[in-house]
Amino acid sequence: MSVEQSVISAVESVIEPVTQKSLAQLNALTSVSIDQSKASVVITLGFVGEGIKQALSQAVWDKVSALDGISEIQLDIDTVVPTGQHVAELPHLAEVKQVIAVASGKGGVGKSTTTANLALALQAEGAKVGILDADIYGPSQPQLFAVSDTRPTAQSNTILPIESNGIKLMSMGFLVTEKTPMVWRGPMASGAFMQILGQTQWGELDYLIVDMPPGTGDIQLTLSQKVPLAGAVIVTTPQDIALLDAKKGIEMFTKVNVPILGVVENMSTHICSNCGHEEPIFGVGGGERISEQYNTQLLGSLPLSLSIREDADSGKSPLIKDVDSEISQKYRQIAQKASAQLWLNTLDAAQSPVIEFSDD
Ligand SMILES: Nc1ncnc2c1ncn2[C@@H]1O[C@H](COP(=O)(O)OP(=O)(O)OP(=O)(O)O)[C@@H](O)[C@H]1O
Repeated sequence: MSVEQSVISAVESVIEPVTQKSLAQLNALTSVSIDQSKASVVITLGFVGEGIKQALSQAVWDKVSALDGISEIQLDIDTVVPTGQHVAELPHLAEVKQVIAVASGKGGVGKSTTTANLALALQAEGAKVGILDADIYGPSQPQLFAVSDTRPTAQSNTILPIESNGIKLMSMGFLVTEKTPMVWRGPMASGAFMQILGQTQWGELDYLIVDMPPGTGDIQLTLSQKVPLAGAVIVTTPQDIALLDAKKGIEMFTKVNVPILGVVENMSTHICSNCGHEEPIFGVGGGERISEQYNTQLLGSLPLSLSIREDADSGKSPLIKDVDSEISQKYRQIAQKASAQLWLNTLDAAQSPVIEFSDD
């Protein structure tokens, strides 16, 4: 075997830490070249994983440096988020690569807080991100990003999203004021939503996250059919009643062929701010159980934490304060897993056999 071939098989045998698949399975090795005893290697990942690059580099280094004839390695790890399918009638989404829904069957489980923190976590992992707040019953993204008093500007026939902490933001909340909330009827709500989605100049984004209205009624079904969703993240709390509604959410997306990227279990345990005692007041293992039942994954669990609530209320996500804090790391792992799942889905789709029927 030539030195080049042995470097290729060493690199391809490395296991990528988020997907737990080899670089060969992920088809992630882009190039290898050898100049005397120096190997130059380029790996291309299809998800944002700034936080795992060091571990991946180390794993490549461990394998390649063990080979005879190699004393130096130049390693580049690139990210190219694959582009999902889009509907042609939405030209302003042309530069948006993936649209992800964040949904919950039940209200009040922390879907909007998770959306905001997931967006900021994807950004911390290296992505360009936007949020479309479609929660007609209680649009809370303006508050979560402390831009409630701001209004987006119109430019010819389009709307420029508000930008806060690097995230492009549009919300149904910008159409109403706190003093004059609007009571949306189904068709009116989905009409206004499609107008916002279609007329906002999103520009280049890796991920556009849609904060869906809670529930699984007609409005939610219409939105999940009309938006070119690449996948959905389901947020739930661990108690039975919320899990029951989360299942309805999973089933709704499955019905309209939107893949579930995974489940986020929010408020999974309570940590006492005084003594640090941890207690699973809403039960144990609920998120894990429905993930198994529906053949998806638990993306992560967040504790019921005073700081998450206070940060949400004051428009300062933990990821705005410190991208490396313990809570931020939990959201970043969720972001890595969800974006990696989108990549795996794209790889699977590319590898599926195409069955052609001939006329004769
Ligand atoms: N992990 C958590 N720990 C403590 N408080 C939380 C946590 N997640 C969310 N909250 C708080 O719970 C409340 C509801 O959260 P949020 O608005 O995100 O829920 P939601 O599911 O989007 O609600 P809605 O159904 O109204 O859209 C907020 O006050 C938020 O700050």
